[in-house]
Amino acid sequence: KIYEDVAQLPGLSYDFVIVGGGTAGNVVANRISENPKFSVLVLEAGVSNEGVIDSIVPFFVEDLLQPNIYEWNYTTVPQPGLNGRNVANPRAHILGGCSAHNGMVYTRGSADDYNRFAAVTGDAGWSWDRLFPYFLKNERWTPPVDHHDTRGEYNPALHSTTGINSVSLSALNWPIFSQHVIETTQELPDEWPFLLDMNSGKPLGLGWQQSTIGGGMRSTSATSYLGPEFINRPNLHVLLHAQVSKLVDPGSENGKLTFGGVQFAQGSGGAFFTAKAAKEIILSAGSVGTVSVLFHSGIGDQAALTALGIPTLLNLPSVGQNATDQPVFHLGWTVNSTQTLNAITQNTTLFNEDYAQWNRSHTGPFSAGGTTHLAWVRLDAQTFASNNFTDPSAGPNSPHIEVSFAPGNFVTPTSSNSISTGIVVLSPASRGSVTINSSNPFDSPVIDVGFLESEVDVFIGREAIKKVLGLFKAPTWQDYLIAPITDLEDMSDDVLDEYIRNTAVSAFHLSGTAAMSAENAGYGVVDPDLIVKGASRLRIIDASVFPFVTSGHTQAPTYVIAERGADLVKETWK
Ligand SMILES: Cc1cc2nc3c(=O)[nH]c(=O)nc-3n(C[C@H](O)[C@H](O)[C@H](O)COP(=O)(O)OP(=O)(O)OC[C@H]3O[C@@H](n4cnc5c(N)ncnc54)[C@H](O)[C@@H]3O)c2cc1C
Repeated sequence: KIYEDVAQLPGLSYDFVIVGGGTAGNVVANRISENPKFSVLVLEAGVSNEGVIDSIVPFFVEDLLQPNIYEWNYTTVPQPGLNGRNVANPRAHILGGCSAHNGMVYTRGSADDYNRFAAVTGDAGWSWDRLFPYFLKNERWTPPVDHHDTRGEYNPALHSTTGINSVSLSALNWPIFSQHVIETTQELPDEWPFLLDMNSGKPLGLGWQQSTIGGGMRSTSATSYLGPEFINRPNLHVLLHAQVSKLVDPGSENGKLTFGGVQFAQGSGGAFFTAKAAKEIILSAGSVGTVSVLFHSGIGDQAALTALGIPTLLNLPSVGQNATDQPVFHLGWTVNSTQTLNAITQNTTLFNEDYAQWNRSHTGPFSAGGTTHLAWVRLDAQTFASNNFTDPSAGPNSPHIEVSFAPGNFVTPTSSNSISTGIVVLSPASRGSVTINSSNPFDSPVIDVGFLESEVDVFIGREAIKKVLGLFKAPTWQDYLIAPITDLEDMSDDVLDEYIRNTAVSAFHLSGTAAMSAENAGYGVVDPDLIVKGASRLRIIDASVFPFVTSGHTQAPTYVIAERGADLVKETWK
């Protein structure tokens, strides 16, 4: 059951307390509460997702990104690599976490990504082959809302129709644009080969986007893992508006630090309560929230904690380090077509018609987000070697660059019909940190994503621009494109670099701030079984444990880490 007020909670003693009802937290809550003997409490700082129309209608995703109550409204510190700009780093403040406000893109990443997880942790359980069944446990493949023939748009052998969270191809909302994108793969098959399915473990090529959408509505960890068939379990309680400030009641078990519970308040300045956890506390508060709770509980770099007057219970200098996010920047063109997103957003009549269609049948343009296709590009090894760079990717089947295609322009305001591509540097070498500068747990942490501090990241971005400019030279685009919004044709490398540094923003894939490492590694925050190093009965299950960001979007990897993480918990307490 979901509660809004602590006074309504039947009690404050549970077997498991999960901090954060986000993407990962709700998976873990669902899976642990499959055992009716385990009582589970989820404490979520944010608001209910119930009836939040911007989180239900896929097309309204952009509205969620404005500062609002569904957001923690974080911004990074000024980024030297972005010529001193600071950029928004949204994190969800709503049940379902980022799955309830993200771009819904469903990409698993490459097999190499997970094989690298396995290699650095020394645990083959994190390899692609061993995780693959968890992707299937998570995914419920769903037909697109227009029920068009999807043969040739994905590979059914890679998908599951029996998992929990809906994934689908979109309806064919933008046929003219889509035709040009697909014809590119026929006209330039060497540079831009067609890719039947980007979730095979070898994402190289250009294909149709898959999204966490079912029946024309966003599918989130709240709508799926806490769906009606689960949330009525008597042993599963969720409390909203409950921000955990710190772990409390420290103790020791076999020489390891333990905590008896967590302290939380329903809103800053409200009374504090303690929820007790007889078996485990699981931190699933995301790459920012989890780190913040650790620091305020005295787990982190001793010198930094002492400087803030926080007594250190566990000196773990890696907490908050290794923060990794992917920079994205955009290229746009005005086009000779009215079949664009701009045509809808700038025409009230059309907007109202399309919204009415969605309300009637959950079909039409509002049943999907803005992007239609994604391309995944790998630079050859020689390119890195001849420029004295080390290849930062996970392996030979991993892309360095993602190019997303949208029949609209999200970034540069233009009243004309336009299209755009988003270019993502997928495996950045740059690292940042999430730290705190106050002993008040309700103050915002300090987020530094370290964007473009490593020259190789700028180099990859620059190579990507050249490739994308080449893509739009394919014959199919010639009568369709009118002009670039910013003309980068034949520009020097310096000009391209400045374009990247002046326009890149976050792809919102912050991860790695409480990274897993091998059992005996001298760095890292959690062991391969996701238990905090030096602690007992305290686990972290969310995107903060990624040792490296995956070469794609991060929600499917987070789901899969949560599915396996839940199994690790169940294994401990079986
Ligand atoms: C705007 C945006 C767009 C994105 N688009 C995509 C996309 O299209 N595809 C994709 O694959 N990935 C996307 N991502 C990334 C992906 O959604 C995240 O990496 C992933 O969902 C993170 O999951 P998580 O469980 O680690 O954290 P979250 O889902 O953020 O969950 C953390 C939860 O903990 C709560 N919390 C935090 N602190 C506390 C506390 N102290 N006490 C109690 N509760 C707390 C938060 O409110 C939140 O609900 C996007 C992310 C963002 C922000």
